Amino acid sequence: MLAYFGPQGTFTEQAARAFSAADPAHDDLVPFDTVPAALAAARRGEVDAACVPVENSVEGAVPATMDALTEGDPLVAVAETVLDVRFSVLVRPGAGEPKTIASHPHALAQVRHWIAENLPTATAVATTSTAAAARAVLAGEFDAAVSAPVAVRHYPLEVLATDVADVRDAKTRFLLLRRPGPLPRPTGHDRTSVVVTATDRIGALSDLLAELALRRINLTRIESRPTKGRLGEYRFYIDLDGHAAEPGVGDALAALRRHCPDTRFLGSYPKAEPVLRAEAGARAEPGGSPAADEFVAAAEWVASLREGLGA
Ligand SMILES: O=C(O)C(=O)Cc1ccccc1
Repeated sequence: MLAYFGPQGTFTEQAARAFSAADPAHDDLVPFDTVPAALAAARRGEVDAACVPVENSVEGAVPATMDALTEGDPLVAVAETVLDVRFSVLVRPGAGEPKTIASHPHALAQVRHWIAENLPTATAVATTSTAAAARAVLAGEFDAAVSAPVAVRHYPLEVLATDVADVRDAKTRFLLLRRPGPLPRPTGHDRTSVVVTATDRIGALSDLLAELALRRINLTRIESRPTKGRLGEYRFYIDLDGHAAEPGVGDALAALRRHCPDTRFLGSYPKAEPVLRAEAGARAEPGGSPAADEFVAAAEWVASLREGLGA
């Protein structure tokens, strides 16, 4: 069973369907009304995994996901998928000009200009998800919903507009998370996610990032969120190229953990996007990502020194 951030008809449901198509073990999809609720079901073991949105190319990180990943028992990502995001505007059949338009904050942020131009008198209202907005329109609470195109299959609403987006080619990345267990096998095109808390001192963050740079590990994303403990104290969410099973990445994770004892591992999993030629080239070049062999050979050399077998 796979939990997803629902209700039925969210973008996250589409992402969950992509995960379940790739792995027949996930054929039973269960909607939860919030990201923390979907993750809590995975933590309790009620479902095998949970699918949640993590970031959007226009609006950035999904704060509910970031917070829910660091609060509570650990969960690790085992897969990611990226969806194109285009919106439909749904209304009750025969309704007049909408005075209120509801959606998930990430959706509203991506159609702000469209609303200003096409429904200038409408007030935007935030709902928990795009599909919750469609439901609320059906219930008469709001006049229009900014929804995923599939929502109209679940809710008997009329399509006022399709393909609505202020920014073309917007994409959202989703993670499939489960309780810690064996890691997915390295594919050579993986991502590792980790959360660290940098202490309040000069160079703290730079020291952490230096551990990656020293090992020629590419940082693909860094986001900060307050720890909620003290003003000025932050958690850093770091995505990097490579898999924890690779010696260089393992070495870097150990170094981060030395700097920051509450480092939380959020998984190593195959990257969704295709390998770009430039990236493939960079990996092969000297100074690109670390050659695993170099790390293994160096570790074996030290092991031989310790045993008095080398110099
Ligand atoms: O509300 C949804 O449908 C979601 O899955 C979250 C979301 C919102 C806006 C863009 C992409 C995902």
